Amino acid sequence: MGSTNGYDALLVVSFGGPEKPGDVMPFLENVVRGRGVPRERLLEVEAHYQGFGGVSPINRQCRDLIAALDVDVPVYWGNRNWHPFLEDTVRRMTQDGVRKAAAFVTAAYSSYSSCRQYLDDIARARAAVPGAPEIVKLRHYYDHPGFVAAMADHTREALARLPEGVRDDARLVFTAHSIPVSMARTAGPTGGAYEAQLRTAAALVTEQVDPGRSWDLVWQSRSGPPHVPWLEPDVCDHLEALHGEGVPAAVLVPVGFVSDHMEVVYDLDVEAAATADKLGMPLTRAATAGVHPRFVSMVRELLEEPEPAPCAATCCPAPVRPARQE
Ligand SMILES: CC1=C(CCC(=O)O)c2cc3nc(cc4[nH]c(cc5[nH]c(cc1n2)c(C)c5CCC(=O)O)c(CCC(=O)O)c4C)C(CCC(=O)O)=C3C
Ligand SMILES: [Fe+2]
Repeated sequence: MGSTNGYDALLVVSFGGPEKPGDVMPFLENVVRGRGVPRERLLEVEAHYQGFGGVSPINRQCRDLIAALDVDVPVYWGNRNWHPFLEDTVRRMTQDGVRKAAAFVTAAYSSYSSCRQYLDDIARARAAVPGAPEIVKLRHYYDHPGFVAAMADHTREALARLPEGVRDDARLVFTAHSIPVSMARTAGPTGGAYEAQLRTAAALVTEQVDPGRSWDLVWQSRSGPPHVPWLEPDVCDHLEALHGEGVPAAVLVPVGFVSDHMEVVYDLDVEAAATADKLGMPLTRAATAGVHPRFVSMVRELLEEPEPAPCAATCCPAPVRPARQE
């Protein structure tokens, strides 16, 4: 077995998604177990998945990324919510004699949902498998030049797809998954890291695309019960506001996601596109980082960095969920 920087394997850790109609409800039950997501919201999201034949784009994206990776160690893949489940993968790694793996998580930012929950998933999988390898989560990469270059290229392409007459005044609208305001407050070592990191990434991308161009950061894919505050404004409301201010066009840049997910292909490409259509506002969407060559080479670069310091135990704490039932 080869080795890079003391790692004898790379483990890609992702969210997971359904691959056929019958997978959708069991997948959704895994996602929301004990999390107080209302039934109506779940059925709505189920319809989004079924509208795409019960197939989420996320697994294909993981397979494509893994196929594109150029690393000197064997690559494994395990998910939080659907096959291949992390625990099954950790069992296979153990059988294969892996001693110390680096984990590349397909989420770039700090928050409970995008960082701590993956650390917990890894810890739970290791605890279930006697002799499991050490697993070191690679650092956050939202500001890595590889991620930024990929998003900048894709943003330029999306700008070029706008009609020429509105291109110069088009707004860059960066989007990320909304999270509860309480989760945003406690994200990272001192709080607020999710939003701060997203703003950093958006500024870095804009700097490469067209320094000085106006940009905004807004939110999408709100979940949870209606009385719990989540980050706002929602992308569709924001497009209406921009239109009202006379902004002639916009480019959506899903900087909060590293590949196409249902949130991107439905919430942006269907819902936000319909809003823009209704407004008569030209709108294009930048591709996600996906298998952009600079994003792919970033993974190798992360693997070759000195081993990152682990997150403090107090970083990105689990939300307190009063209505929790398990
Ligand atoms: C920050 C964040 C990311 C980005 C970081 C990362 O990538 O991990 C992310 C990614 C994703 N979220 C996904 C899917 C879902 N998220 C849900 C619900 C929730 N997301 C939350 C946050 C995030 N989610 C939160 C706070 C909830 C409320 C429930 C809870 O507190 O946990 C629900 C329940 C139904 C609903 O939407 O209400 C679904 C189905 C998929 C798969 C998509 C596909 O299949 O292509 C992906 C990649
Ligand atoms: Fe989510």
